[in-house]
Amino acid sequence: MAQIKLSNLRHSYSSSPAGDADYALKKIDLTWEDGGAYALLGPSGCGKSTLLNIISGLLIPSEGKVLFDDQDVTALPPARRNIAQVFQFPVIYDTMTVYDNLAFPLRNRGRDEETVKRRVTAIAEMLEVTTMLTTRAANLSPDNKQKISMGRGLVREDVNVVMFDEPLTVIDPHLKWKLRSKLKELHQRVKATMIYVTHDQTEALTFADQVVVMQDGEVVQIGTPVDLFERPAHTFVGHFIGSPGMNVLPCEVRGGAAFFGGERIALEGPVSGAGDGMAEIGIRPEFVSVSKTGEGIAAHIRKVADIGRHKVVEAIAHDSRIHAIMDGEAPDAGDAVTLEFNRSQTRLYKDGWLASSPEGGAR
Ligand SMILES: Nc1ncnc2c1ncn2[C@@H]1O[C@H](COP(=O)(O)OP(=O)(O)OP(=O)(O)O)[C@@H](O)[C@H]1O
Repeated sequence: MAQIKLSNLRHSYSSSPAGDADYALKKIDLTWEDGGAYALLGPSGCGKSTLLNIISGLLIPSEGKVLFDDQDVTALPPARRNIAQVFQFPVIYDTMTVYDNLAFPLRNRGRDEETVKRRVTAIAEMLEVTTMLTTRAANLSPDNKQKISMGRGLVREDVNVVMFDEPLTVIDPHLKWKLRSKLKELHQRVKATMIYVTHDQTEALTFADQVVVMQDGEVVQIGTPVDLFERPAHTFVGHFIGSPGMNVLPCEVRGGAAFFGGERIALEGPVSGAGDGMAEIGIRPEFVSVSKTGEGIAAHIRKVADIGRHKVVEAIAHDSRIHAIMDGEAPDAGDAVTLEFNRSQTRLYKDGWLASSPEGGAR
């Protein structure tokens, strides 16, 4: 396994890029530590596949370098990078048994049959497919086929990185959670550097210790699932992660204080990155309290959705929509209410970027 470093990377599919808009990857500096479980998360078109193809060697970046353990591999073809990839659709040989499918990447590299047996047995046990080893792959269900495909990616001990590209796309929704948690468990046992590419926040947050969030060819935040939830560095991350995402409300900053519809809103701490002028307040629905009698911002309820464990309330205040998540009894549509924001979770954003610090010290 290896540390993978992307240094000053840019990529344009155009032969004569004029400006930033012509770059699928704008400027990426990123280190994937040896043995880490990473997710690369972002909406369609943000550049995830481009980045993956640069790591695997299918694409040579327009600018910058790819380093595996400090060795420059930017110009090396895929076959010389020693990478395992698991794709959206299972890549297995239908006519072979499960055992032979799992053995294939090892035999292909001339491993002796004793090693093949040891690795195949271990991986089959981890994936809970031992009873299927003599079954022909053609007879497997789609999720078992994808499991074997994953096993083929994990069976070699000498790869630099295992990359998963939306591996659960073809899996039935009710089986997805099983494979998701299986993958996490596999990482803990195999300890390989793994990069999991997805546009699905649940998959990313379940699998990864560190999530790299991309938007429009740039990395907007790298952090643990908790970091991304608690302290989004950009309003995009706040929106993209969470259900519903973070509320982003227009505000005016005057003398270090934030005003929403003319009302002063207490922020987590000092404003660190914005002068006077228009900015945005970010507050997650989990930290908005709704009350019929309390203090706070006057609002009215537009909708209440019961989503099982809790209710999602949609309120309108100063012409802005604000979501709140509530347990227990919720008001009804049309009710007049007041909203309070948990101060320590109320952040300021300027031009999309976090511009407030917690009380008692910047983070
Ligand atoms: N071969 C190509 N030629 C020209 N432009 C491309 C090519 N491949 C991708 N792009 C463009 O580069 C940008 C990034 O695309 P990319 O496929 O890397 O995003 P993605 O995040 O992987 O999206 P998806 O999840 O839909 O695969 C997009 O604007 C896309 O249109």
